[in-house]
Amino acid sequence: MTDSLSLLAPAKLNLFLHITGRRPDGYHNLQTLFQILDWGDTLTFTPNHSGEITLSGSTFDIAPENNLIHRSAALLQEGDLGVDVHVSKRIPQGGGLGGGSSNAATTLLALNQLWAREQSIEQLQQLGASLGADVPVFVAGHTAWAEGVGDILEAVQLPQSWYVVVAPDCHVSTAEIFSHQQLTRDTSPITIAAFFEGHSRNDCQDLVRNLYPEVDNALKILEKIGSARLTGTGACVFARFAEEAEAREALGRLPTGLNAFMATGVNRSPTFEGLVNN
Ligand SMILES: C[C@@](CO)(OP(=O)(O)O)[C@H](O)COP(=O)(O)OP(=O)(O)OC[C@H]1O[C@@H](n2ccc(N)nc2=O)[C@H](O)[C@@H]1O
Ligand SMILES: Nc1ncnc2c1ncn2[C@@H]1O[C@H](COP(=O)(O)OP(=O)(O)O)[C@@H](O)[C@H]1O
Repeated sequence: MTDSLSLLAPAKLNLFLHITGRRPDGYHNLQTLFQILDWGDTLTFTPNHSGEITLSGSTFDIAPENNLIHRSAALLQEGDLGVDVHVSKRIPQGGGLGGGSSNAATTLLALNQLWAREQSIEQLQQLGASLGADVPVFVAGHTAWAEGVGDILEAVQLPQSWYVVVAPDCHVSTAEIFSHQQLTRDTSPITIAAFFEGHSRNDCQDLVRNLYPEVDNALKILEKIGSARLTGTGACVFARFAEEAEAREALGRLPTGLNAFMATGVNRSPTFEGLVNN
């Protein structure tokens, strides 16, 4: 049991985000379209029989036991199964790109294989949902339309797209935005067809840009080169392009010093390219 497995834990964008209501437990009902990207963190898993879960590489300042990689590994662990996970981070933290959730999902998928735990995708989604609202979509591994609290998923095929993403130098707390008095919480549900006709927005965007000048600034810069929008509760903002060359040219026109990157939208998560039963 010494072979290592390296997997890409991709980022996602919320192409739109409508908040359609608030549930009695305080969580919000949403409609969103999760676009998975061919860009993200790389996690390398080396299993062992020490019974220990260790993390190395870029782990931010998160205490190991709070790291979602550690927490998801612990959910699958039994007996003397152990693993060292090496983390190579690219996804900014608290950026609305789902980095933590994607790391958790990739860990569940990797260890299910390496530790021969034989859990179904549905079982892994259930385990993952206890760690974060966006874990199930990364476990399913499809670009998806989501409803409920983001747990009712329907795979969607999107036309090939390229995205320019700007990461402002700030973290937005999802809990802060969802508990804010000024958040729009009563958007009427739309159909998938209405989204494709252009009837969508991000209900958090006005509030987040008011609270975080860095986000407002990033949106203003990106609005000059395309149709700019916030992903999730932020802080990252993105613009979509139908041609790779257009996106590349737009990226090149951004002011220097801005933390920005370009990524391809994919219908299937790149994590699965490295798994046996994909
Ligand atoms: C809204 C999204 C869209 O992708 O925002 P981002 O976090 O990606 O920006 C996500 O579903 C977020 O997922 P995640 O960041 O995992 O949220 P969680 O840790 O489960 O929840 C953080 C807090 O946000 C609030 N919350 C979250 C999801 C939801 N549907 N309703 C809520 O009210 C709750 O107060 C919760 O305590
Ligand atoms: N392996 C991890 N990678 C990124 N964030 C993590 C990880 N483990 C725990 N977290 C925590 O998860 C939270 C959400 O991070 P992330 O998923 O990147 O942002 P968002 O929810 O905005 O998309 C952060 O507060 C971060 O501290």
